[in-house]
Formats: sequence, C-alpha cells, structure tokens
Amino acid sequence: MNALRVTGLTVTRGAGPVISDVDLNLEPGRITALVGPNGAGKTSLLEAVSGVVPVAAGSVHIGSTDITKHSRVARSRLGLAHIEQGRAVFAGLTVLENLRLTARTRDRVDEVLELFPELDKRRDSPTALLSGGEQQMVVLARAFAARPSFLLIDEMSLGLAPVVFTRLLPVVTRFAEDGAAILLVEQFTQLALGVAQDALVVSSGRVTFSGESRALLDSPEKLHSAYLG
Ligand SMILES: Nc1ncnc2c1ncn2[C@@H]1O[C@H](COP(=O)(O)OP(=O)(O)OP(=O)(O)O)[C@@H](O)[C@H]1O
Repeated sequence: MNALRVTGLTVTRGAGPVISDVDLNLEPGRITALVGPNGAGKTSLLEAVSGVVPVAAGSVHIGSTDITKHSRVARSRLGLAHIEQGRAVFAGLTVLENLRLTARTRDRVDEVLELFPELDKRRDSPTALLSGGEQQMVVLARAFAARPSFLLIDEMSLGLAPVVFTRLLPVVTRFAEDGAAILLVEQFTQLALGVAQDALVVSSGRVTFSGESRALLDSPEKLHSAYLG
C-alpha cells in the first residue's frame, strides 16, 4: 500500500504563512499524532493536505501521484478522507442512513456497526436524537464506512467528555490495524501520543519535533520545548 508524503509544505493565510516548510509521511497501519499550541497551524496543515485550502509551496503525494493540485473529490477517490473540526451528522437521517451515504456495500455497514455497538442499538434512530458523543461516533463510523486509506482527524474530542473520547480511541487504533494511515490532531496531547506510533509537533507553523511518539511520552521536557518552538 502507498504512503502519503508531504514535502516542504507552506500555507499562507491572511498576512503571511501559517505553515512553513513542513515535511510529513503517513504510512499504512500507523497513527501520527499532530500536536502543538493553539494557533500553531494544525488545522491549516490538514486542510492543505485534503485540498480545503491551496498550498503556497511544497507538494503532497500519494505513492508516486502528485495530488498537490487535485480537487477534494479527486483526493477522496484516491482514498484520502478528512474529518473536519466540529461534528457534522445529517441530523434528519437515521444512523443507518448516515452510514449508507459512504459505505459501498451493506456488509461494510455491518462491519462498522460491529465497531460501535452503541450505534448498532440505535441504528434506526434519527441522528439528531443521539448524544454529542454518539454523534461523534456517527461521524467516525461514516468515515470508516468509506474505507479510506488515509484519514485526517481534526479534534475528535471537541466538546466531548474525556471518558467519551477515551472510548473512541481504541476504534481509531483498530482502524489503523486494518491498514489505514491516520493523522490525528488532538488537544488531549498525552492521549493522542499514547495511541500514536509517530508524532509531529508544530509551533508557529514550523515542525519542532518529528519522530516516535514514545520519545515525547518518555520526556516531558522534550515535549515542552517542542511546544515552545
Ligand atoms: N480562514 C482563515 N483566515 C485567515 N487566517 C486564518 C484562517 N484560519 C486560521 N487562520 C490563522 O492561521 C493560524 C493557524 O490556525 P489553525 O487553525 O490552523 O491552528 P491550530 O493549530 O489548528 O489551532 P487550534 O489548536 O487553536 O485549533 C492562526 O494564526 C489563525 O488565526
């Protein structure tokens, strides 16, 4: 399976660059935690990789295919999915209908519901009636149903109690074990580093650490200085 490779990426917003010269590799089966202070540029980096915003310099490749100028739709056809910040379910549809929007087969819907027994129980409920945590599960489940090879997840925990977020993390791990490459942006730094094999710290738009997440978990000083840039 291919890797996704970001090289020398620079993104400009408003007055100047918010991401500068970032390199990043997403390998099949591995989770990369992307962490850093507020306003560091994490969301902008994800948006540039998925094609929400254009890049000012640098490139994004899937295998040998240069997707830097591809549309979002073209990227998604190549297996790239992006769960953007803030949950967006189709509230008027049931859980099952939400999943069928992205699943190619009925079997895939069943496979995904196996990962989320809570949703299976409520499969025929309008999604609007679910709790915030359950709605976030629908968002994740809908992304999984499309079987992306590369999944960018932006602040899955936003608005959720840590206990709910902790419930979602093993499912993300399981999805990576099935072969997906995942880039996880998270405010709960320790939890994100705990499930990830690789880590990238950005501060003021620049990479201040790139390596195994274990190195940061073992050294709070290293993490602290990477945050400070
Ligand atoms: N639409 C926009 N127009 C102009 N500037 C923007 C826009 N969106 C974000 N920015 C700026 O880009 C910089 C990086 O923001 P970004 O949201 O990418 O950071 P972040 O690391 O995801 O932050 P947070 O952790 O707070 O969500 C910030 O200075 C922000 O003000």
